[in-house]
Amino acid sequence: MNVLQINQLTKKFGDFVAVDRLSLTIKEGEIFGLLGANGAGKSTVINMVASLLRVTGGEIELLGKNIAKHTKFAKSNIGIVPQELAIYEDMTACENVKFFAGLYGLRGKELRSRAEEALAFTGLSDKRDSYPRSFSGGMKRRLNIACAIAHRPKLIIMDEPTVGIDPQSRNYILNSVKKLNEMGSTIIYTSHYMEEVEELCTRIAIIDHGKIIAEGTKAQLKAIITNQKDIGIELRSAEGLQAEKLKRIAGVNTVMLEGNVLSIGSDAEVNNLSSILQELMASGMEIRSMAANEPNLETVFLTLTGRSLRD
Ligand SMILES: Nc1ncnc2c1ncn2[C@@H]1O[C@H](COP(=O)(O)OP(=O)(O)OP(=O)(O)O)[C@@H](O)[C@H]1O
Repeated sequence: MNVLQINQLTKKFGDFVAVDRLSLTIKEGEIFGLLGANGAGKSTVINMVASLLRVTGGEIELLGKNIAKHTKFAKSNIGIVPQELAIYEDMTACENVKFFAGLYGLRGKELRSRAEEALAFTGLSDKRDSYPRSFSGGMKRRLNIACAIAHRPKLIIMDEPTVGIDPQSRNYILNSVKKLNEMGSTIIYTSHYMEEVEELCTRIAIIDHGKIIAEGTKAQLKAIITNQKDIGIELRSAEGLQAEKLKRIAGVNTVMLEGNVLSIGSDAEVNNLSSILQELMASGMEIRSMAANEPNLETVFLTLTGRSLRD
């Protein structure tokens, strides 16, 4: 069954096209990753799915029903964990969860028991009567999740839920995503952290300039670049590196530097290693180690867009 079907979705802000005739189908039980650089259009897409933003064009169907026509149905079947924290500092943790569960349509005894359940799920039961202003960033994020899941939505959307939080809360959140999925929710997870998307998601769409430029399982996405080899070179110092010269070597497609580690994407069949090494030595680079890397989603993104996921 399709949980979500998006057809030709478009969003314009004035003349600027943030989402450009984007179509996408998400099936029941998937953890679907939307991967893209800052400003690619991820939040704009999911805010339209969550009816937080008006669409300029196109249609969104949730479980076969058009969300613009079935607003109450959509509200009770979608839970969104927005990128910006949406919790009230002057309400206790429990009051926050009840408030949002109420907005999603829960009432009475059911609302109370589901709120406790959501607090327990996010590890916040002992903080139920505390005010979020005393919480760490990670705890606030978990409360944000509790607010989005108490009404047991069929589709849970998480917009970069691990940005700016401590590693412990990050692991907690990643495990929560897996558990919520095992308990029957379909998940949309947006991130520009390639590692998280690789770990969590069953299917991934790479979005760039408001368009999907590639879509599939991890294996399918990596297969797009099987004709590519990835060379990792650790330098003692990258000072004085001339990336432009490396890019001009035959077969080299991408050159990326993170700290002192250089990643070079090259056509697999071109034997250019000695040219690369000569160029590095000519510009005074001292090589600490070298390795042939497995292509990852970052390489896929870089190959398709010519840019890195993180600026
Ligand atoms: N309200 C708005 N008015 C004008 N432009 C906007 C508005 N909201 C978003 N944009 C623009 O639309 C584009 C897509 O933004 P969006 O927030 O969807 O990207 P994103 O992929 O979620 O990025 P990030 O990872 O930084 O959250 C960006 O260029 C952004 O500046």
